[in-house]
Amino acid sequence: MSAFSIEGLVGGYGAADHVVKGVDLQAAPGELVCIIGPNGAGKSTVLKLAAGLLSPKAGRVTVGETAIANASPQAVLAAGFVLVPQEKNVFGGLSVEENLAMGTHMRPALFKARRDAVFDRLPLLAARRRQLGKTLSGGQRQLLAMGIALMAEPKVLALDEPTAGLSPVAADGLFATIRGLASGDVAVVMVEQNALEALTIADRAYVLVDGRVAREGRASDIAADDDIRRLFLGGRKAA
Ligand SMILES: Nc1ncnc2c1ncn2[C@@H]1O[C@H](COP(=O)(O)OP(=O)(O)OP(=O)(O)O)[C@@H](O)[C@H]1O
Repeated sequence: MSAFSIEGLVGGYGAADHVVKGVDLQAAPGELVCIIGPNGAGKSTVLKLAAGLLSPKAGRVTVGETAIANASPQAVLAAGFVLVPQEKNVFGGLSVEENLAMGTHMRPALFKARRDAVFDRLPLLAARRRQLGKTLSGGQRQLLAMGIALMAEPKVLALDEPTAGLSPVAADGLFATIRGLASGDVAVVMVEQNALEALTIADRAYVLVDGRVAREGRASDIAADDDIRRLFLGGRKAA
């Protein structure tokens, strides 16, 4: 059974309420799925609709057996879905450790054990535990944002353009970490602008064009497809 499933998702913003025009997507436990496509295709909007930040006009979003579309933020979290937004995803005036505490602020008794588990997975955060969020580099900040999300022990971790604004070296490091997060019963669904790089670490990919899935399949197959590279990815060869 899929950890995460989107069926017939339609929605958008106010008057522009059909940005996403009927999207189906699945992610199995342990799978890393990426959503790529041209600017403005609706990739980030899919994640916002799934997370309940926007109300879908139609469709079903489930984590395991639990439907989350239009659910409250608490219900989405309880179902095991956490979205790491592209921006404003850490508290600059708080230390790394205090930021992680925000991930369990509803259940503070869980803090220490979960913090230690996050430090095991993301050791850089342990080394910088007392450093303020605003003094971290872009890549370190993204790691912290993922750490906050992991404090909730999600079954589905959704990442909205995690490498945006990072240097190629920092992006490569972050991609390697993200690859490691998709394991066991945790699925990762990642929207990425760095499409070719994302395809090298993802298991499967969805190519979104104008609010619809134009292509889906194994990431390696999509990376090797000349039409996909020419049409959406600028014709560059995958690394
Ligand atoms: N807050 C908003 N209000 C109204 N329209 C919006 C809003 N945010 C995005 N849109 C529109 O929705 C469409 C899809 O945007 P979205 O951010 O989902 O695309 P994307 O595929 O993630 O693009 P990019 O790769 O450029 O980030 C675009 O036409 C965009 O202008």
